[in-house]
Amino acid sequence: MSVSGNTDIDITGICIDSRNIQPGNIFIALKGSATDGHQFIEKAITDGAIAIVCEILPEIKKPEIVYIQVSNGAVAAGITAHNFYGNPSSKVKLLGVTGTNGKTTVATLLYQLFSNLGYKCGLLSTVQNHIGSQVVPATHTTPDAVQLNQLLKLMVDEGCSHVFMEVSSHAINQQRIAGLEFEVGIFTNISHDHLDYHKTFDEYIRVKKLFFDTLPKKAYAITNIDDRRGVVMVQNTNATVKTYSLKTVSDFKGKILDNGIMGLHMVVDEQEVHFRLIGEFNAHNLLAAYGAAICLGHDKYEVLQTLSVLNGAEGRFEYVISPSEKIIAIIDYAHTPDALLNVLATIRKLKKGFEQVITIAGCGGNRDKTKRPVMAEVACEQSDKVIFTSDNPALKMPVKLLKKWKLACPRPQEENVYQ
Ligand SMILES: CC(=O)N[C@H]1[C@@H](OP(=O)(O)OP(=O)(O)OC[C@H]2O[C@@H](n3ccc(=O)[nH]c3=O)[C@H](O)[C@@H]2O)O[C@H](CO)[C@@H](O)[C@@H]1O[C@H](C)C(=O)N[C@@H](C)C(=O)N[C@H](CCC(=O)O)C(=O)O
Ligand SMILES: Nc1ncnc2c1ncn2[C@@H]1O[C@H](COP(=O)(O)OP(=O)(O)OP(=O)(O)O)[C@@H](O)[C@H]1O
Repeated sequence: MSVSGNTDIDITGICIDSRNIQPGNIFIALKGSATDGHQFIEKAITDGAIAIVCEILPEIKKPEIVYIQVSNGAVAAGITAHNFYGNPSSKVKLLGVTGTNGKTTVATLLYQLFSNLGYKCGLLSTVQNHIGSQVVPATHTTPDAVQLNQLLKLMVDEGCSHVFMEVSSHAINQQRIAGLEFEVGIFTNISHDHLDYHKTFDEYIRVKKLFFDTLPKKAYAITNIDDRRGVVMVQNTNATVKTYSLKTVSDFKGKILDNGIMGLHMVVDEQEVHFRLIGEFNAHNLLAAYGAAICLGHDKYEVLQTLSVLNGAEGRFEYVISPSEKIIAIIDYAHTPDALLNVLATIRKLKKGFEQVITIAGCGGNRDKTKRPVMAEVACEQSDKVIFTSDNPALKMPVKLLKKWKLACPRPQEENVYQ
């Protein structure tokens, strides 16, 4: 690292996007997938940045500006944000959940569990963020390093003792979690997803594993050993490894006795429990949440009793039963072949007495295209009827094409802008 300029200055905030600079900010130039933040250093200074963190120094430096050259801008952003906001992750018990499916469910279960146990908690998830009981909309599964540390500080200020967060593979790769002090890391599972971003499955596994490789010694790494990659995930971690399984000997062992529309009947660590959640994958999610609570020193019976009354996350196997009880609508966020298969296989197992399974499914546009035919195959194999929708096209369609097809512009949204 090299520093030039007068460092005795007051910084008003950290910014990684020149479009949002406020006077007195420090601007961190990040290399991205679409553009390079280094191109916007001049603009950031014009708009009021007084310090610049960058990997490559500009050719002409302004004498009144502090320049900090670093070898990795993304790591610097994480560490700078963590320091600027007073190391908030060290003031709470921070638990991170990673995996292709189940992150939202497990993080939400933990949030509900610890809130019901009487703690003030924070939640960072795809569906929404919670600062105690206050709800803040979520833009990402894992926010960027600055927003993330800002939210963690708000949680600390609000008196939260525990924070549960989803850790996406994008976030690990882009160092959004750099500098955070996790007490527990949980692995749910890994399957075909996000190959538009990671390119190969091996690379996707490597990135997920980095989360566990960087956990500190005093932390716990809790892994699902029913997943083929469950052991590999934690093989290089310094943290204490704990395992959970429905099939084999493990630290947190579960067995399903009955899996019906009214919930799961299980044995968890020799204790029989009825849960409201449905489906084998939720048995794994419940075991993950249970294991984390036990690692944090909580009483087994209290934890199981509390988990047994939880409903889980919004849009994750939520169900509505018609008054005649002849139609059950299940709303589920499954958006990978594996998740869809899990959901439909679960429904088929619960199907007793129902005539047909009708699936309505779609795939978001402008993302991983390779999973679409696989998902279609799964939907057709597992259902009596399938209705495919276009879901969210999420593409930037050229205006001339829009005109040609006489398409109206939908309400512009960040994720769905037709230009
Ligand atoms: C592919 C991806 O993850 N992209 C993220 C990435 O954007 P990027 O690399 O494309 O950035 P870029 O546009 O090239 O710009 C590079 C840098 O220049 C800066 N810039 C850019 C333009 C400008 O005028 N001025 C300026 O300073 C940008 O702020 C950025 O710091 O860095 C941005 C800032 O942190 C993120 O907002 C952005 O998330 C986009 C919006 C996104 O959709 N990400 C998704 C795929 C994502 O992260 N998803 C995961 C969950 C996945 C899942 O499990 O489903 C998530 O954690 O949410
Ligand atoms: N442990 C699991 N194993 C497999 N599938 C699961 C599991 N938990 C949930 N699912 C299925 O995957 C879908 C996504 O679940 P959830 O939102 O909890 O995962 P996620 O990892 O947060 O996904 P995303 O980050 O994309 O939101 C659910 O709707 C459900 O169908």
